[in-house]
Amino acid sequence: MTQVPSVLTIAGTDPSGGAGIQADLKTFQELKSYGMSVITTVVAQNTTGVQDVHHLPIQMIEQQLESVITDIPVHAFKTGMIAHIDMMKVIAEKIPKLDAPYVMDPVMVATSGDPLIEEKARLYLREKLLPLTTLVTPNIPEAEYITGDKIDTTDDMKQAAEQIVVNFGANGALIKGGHLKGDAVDFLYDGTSMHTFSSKRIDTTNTHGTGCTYSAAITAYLSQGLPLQKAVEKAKHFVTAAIKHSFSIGSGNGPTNHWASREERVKR
Ligand SMILES: Nc1ncnc2c1ncn2[C@@H]1O[C@H](COP(=O)(O)OP(=O)(O)OP(=O)(O)O)[C@@H](O)[C@H]1O
Ligand SMILES: Cc1ncc(COP(=O)(O)O)c(N)n1
Repeated sequence: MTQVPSVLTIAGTDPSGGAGIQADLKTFQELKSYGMSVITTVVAQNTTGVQDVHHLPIQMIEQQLESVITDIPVHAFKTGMIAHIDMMKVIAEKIPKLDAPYVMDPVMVATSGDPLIEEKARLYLREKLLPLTTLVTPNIPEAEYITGDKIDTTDDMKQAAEQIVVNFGANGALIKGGHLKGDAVDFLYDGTSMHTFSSKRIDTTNTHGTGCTYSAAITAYLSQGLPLQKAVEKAKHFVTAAIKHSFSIGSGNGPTNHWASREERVKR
């Protein structure tokens, strides 16, 4: 009998397949962890933006979590879009039961600019959920929201990473530089030291779901027992290859390619 690490995502959906639960499950599968999902919100969206949302009832989110937790071990988990404070509260209650590394992608706004969570939920995320995380992976606008400080330079990014750990209680913070100019540089502060992950910027607008894919890859590697720094290093290679081989489909920001990175991974 084969034993595989099992990994859970708690997030919203994307019927166009580039972001949210769909991107997470594709990533888990590609990286050979057993993928499971709890849906918070059904989102009608595509490469051009968000057309509609349908939030699931709180008790349904709670029941999905219970159904997974009471049956299958969870070796690592991530959260993505959690639109309402009440959803966050039930998830926060279950986190101690999961007893596994927790990666939070603090999803607030889609690449298209559409807001994905309410203001009260942002505050709860910052005050209550952040201290429960093994790693939080904000992009620049999300890190600016969390710290309240503007980020214009790589020094500002490093400062934000440190602040999110020291002042806001996350165990680790990875600030993603996709929104700055120049190379795509991310900084990880793990509570002790700062680590840099850098790649050449790829000239593309196909970036729908890059944040989801990156955090899902980190979660998959953590479920396999890799230490944090190594998990981020390998996930950075994965997301870079997925952007490099991304699909020009749809009329907006196209999605990344989860499987074309196989060849690149084999080469290393
Ligand atoms: N054009 C690019 N070329 C190479 N790497 C990129 C590019 N854009 C983003 N990245 C990298 O992709 C990862 C995701 O970063 P980004 O800052 O785009 O996150 P995000 O804003 O949460 O993503 P999303 O677009 O899903 O909202 C990071 O490692 C970042 O450095
Ligand atoms: C359900 C869901 N979760 C997260 C994102 C963010 O991804 P992106 O910023 O790449 O659109 C999204 N669009 N939809």
